[in-house]
Amino acid sequence: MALLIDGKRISAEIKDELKEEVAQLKEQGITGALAVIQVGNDPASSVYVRNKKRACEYIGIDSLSYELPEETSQDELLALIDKLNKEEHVKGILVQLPLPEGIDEDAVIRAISPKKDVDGFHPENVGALMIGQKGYISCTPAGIIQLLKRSDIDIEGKHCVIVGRSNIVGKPMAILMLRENATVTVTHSKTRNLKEICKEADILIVAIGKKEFIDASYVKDGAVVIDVGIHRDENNKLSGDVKFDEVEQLCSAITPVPGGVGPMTIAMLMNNCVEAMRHE
Ligand SMILES: Nc1nc2c(c(=O)[nH]1)N[C@@H](CN(C=O)c1ccc(C(=O)N[C@@H](CCC(=O)O)C(=O)O)cc1)CN2
Repeated sequence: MALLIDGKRISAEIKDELKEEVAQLKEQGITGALAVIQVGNDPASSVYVRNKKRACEYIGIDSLSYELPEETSQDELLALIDKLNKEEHVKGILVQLPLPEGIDEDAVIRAISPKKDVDGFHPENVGALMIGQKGYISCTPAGIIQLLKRSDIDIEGKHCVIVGRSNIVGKPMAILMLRENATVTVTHSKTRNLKEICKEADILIVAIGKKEFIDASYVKDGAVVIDVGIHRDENNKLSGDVKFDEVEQLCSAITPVPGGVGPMTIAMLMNNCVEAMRHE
């Protein structure tokens, strides 16, 4: 039987640790707020934003919510970010992605002060990660490292194959796995012999954005499989990029969807917010 890597439990454990730390910081007079900006009303984004605000409340960080209409201009959004960059009590700023068409995501990310970029998307933080310096790390890949470590899964010396090369998951994931001394292969939609490469993975991390794309024929016996995908069907049922029922039969450990990687994204966001408070 494959080990079910329980992201819900591990994220709750991390949030409990952070709650204690926030209480200690408060005793030293250190407080802070996370500013959460959503433009438009994409239903999935609204769920994630609500969960981020709930997590702030749980661990004891203030949250400031900015729900802007779909037709908000890039200049208006940049002006709000500029204002929040200057507000002392605001320790973290995040703009929920994706943004409506017509707003340049890169320009928005660059406008957030790197010191308040708790998503870890700013080029300064991405660059720091590349060269092993301090900075905020993108929450989903950081969460996957925690899932592996807290499930006692060894990374060092393992062949890790990552399917997907996004700036938010695939690329930072590769750097983090290298940092843990894995041997890393990054694959993508144009990779030849994808199946053969995936079959060589000791740890297979799938973030390709295609519903149930990875079936048992892509997975080596005993591999660890991490599914980053989230797809919602017409009945609101969630599934991932991996055919869970097939793959769990032959792998040694697997993340479910829901309840695997997703909750870790929010736990690691909270971790970055607490780090921002510590840097007072
Ligand atoms: N500014 C950001 N935008 C986006 C990020 C991000 O890290 N920062 N990542 C994703 C969405 N995301 C966080 O914002 C996110 C995705 C999924 C989950 C999660 O808990 N999923 C649950 C299912 C929840 C549901 O849909 O009912 C699970 O997998 O169990 C949290 C956060 C893109 N945008």
